[in-house]
Amino acid sequence: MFDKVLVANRGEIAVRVMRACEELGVETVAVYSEADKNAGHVRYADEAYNVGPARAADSYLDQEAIVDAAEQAGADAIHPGYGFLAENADFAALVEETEGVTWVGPASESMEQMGEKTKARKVMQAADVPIVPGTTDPAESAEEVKQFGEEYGYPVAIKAEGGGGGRGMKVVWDESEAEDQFETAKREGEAYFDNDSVYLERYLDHPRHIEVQVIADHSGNVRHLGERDCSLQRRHQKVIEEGPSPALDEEMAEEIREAARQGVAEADYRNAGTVEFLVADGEFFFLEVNTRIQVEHTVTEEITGIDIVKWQLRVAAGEAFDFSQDDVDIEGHAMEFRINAENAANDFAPATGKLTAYDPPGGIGVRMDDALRQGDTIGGDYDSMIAKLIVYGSDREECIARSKRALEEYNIEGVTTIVPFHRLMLTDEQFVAGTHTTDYLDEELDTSR
Ligand SMILES: Nc1ncc2cc(-c3cccc4ccccc34)c(N3CC[C@@H](N)C3)nc2n1
Ligand SMILES: [Ca+2]
Repeated sequence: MFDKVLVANRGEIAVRVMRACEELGVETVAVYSEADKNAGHVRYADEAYNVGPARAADSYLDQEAIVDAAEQAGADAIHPGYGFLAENADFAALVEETEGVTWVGPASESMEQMGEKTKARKVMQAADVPIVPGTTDPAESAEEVKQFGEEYGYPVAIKAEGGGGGRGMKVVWDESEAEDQFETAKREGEAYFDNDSVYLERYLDHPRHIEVQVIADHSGNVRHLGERDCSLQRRHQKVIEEGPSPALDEEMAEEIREAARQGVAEADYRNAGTVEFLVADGEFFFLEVNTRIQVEHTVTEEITGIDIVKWQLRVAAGEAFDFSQDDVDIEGHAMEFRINAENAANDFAPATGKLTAYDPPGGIGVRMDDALRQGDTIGGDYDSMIAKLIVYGSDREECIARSKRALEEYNIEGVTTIVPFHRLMLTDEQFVAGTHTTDYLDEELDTSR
């Protein structure tokens, strides 16, 4: 096991990783920007290094500054968290090439491979994992889009090879839109992802978004840790995640979990990852692989009792799993509420302020992942998510009741958050029934649509 780990992140995920380190007897190093010099993750760490000014590009994204801090501190590993450099294959390669510092994540080649969506689709196809019907090579012309539309029918999704998350997708509703949308998709691909390559997929209407947590050690053992349902999204931003999925019966859940495990085994993948699927009309289709720990990994930890971050560290240090796939038990139900400093009444506009009161909930089945205390200032330099409330219940009904109680107890003053929105969601008929799809919130909220 490592002696000292540098966490190249901030906020709740930095504290989350440091907690895993503490439990493993590993010393922790924080990096911080000027704006974060009094931040919670700096307070928590054994030592801290300033890596630059507030702007993320000059601090948390400054690869050399972070590696320098690791070398100054004598850290023998770097954990990237999520966001920032977590899926940057170049940074992973820089750390791999840095003597004496281990990258806590997949090999940079795997990150490269899964970052190119058509390569990821080819790997999954080779493992007999159903992929969204479409091409596994780039489309070269609008003519191809039209032929695809003829063969598969409309709507057609044109996707950026380097895209993913909420970005890089154009929908062609009929042939007349093919030319414009193809040109736009290529132009935006070049602009946003420095890669103008695009591929085609049949656009699935009103899908659910279900993802499977996987982790692989360096001895070829691959485990799935069950699925998470992330269908409640707003403009491609997840709002509430849960597990297991209320939309899958036991049989389909087993199938999708096994498919993810097979796909990752085929890819010679190591460390933690998430295999994303779309589910529509009783079928599931591979979408993409995320080569990082995700915000919502906590849901899986609560229903399996497995500390995923600790296993990331153990795997990176060369340890093999001490549990089999059969040892992975999924018990009960968990939900994660993203606590964003946003004003839901004002189109979720980001909010800033000083926490004049901060009283998080507690009690049985309630987990708070944050790096906050009363008196902290919430600025606008970074992502609006300031905390995560994760609730566990013996079933989905108890989880919802307990979530209502926890959200009632949660008192935050001095900055506007979406806690009131979460309280409302727990009384929403579709959400409570678990029948919502990924379009639900956008259709509900953007009545202008
Ligand atoms: N062929 C096909 N059909 C329907 C799709 C619908 C979406 C989608 C669209 C809007 C919100 C979403 C939320 C979660 C998951 C997917 C979506 C989608 N996404 C959104 C971003 C990226 N992760 C892929 N791809 C799709 N692909
Ligand atoms: Ca190295």
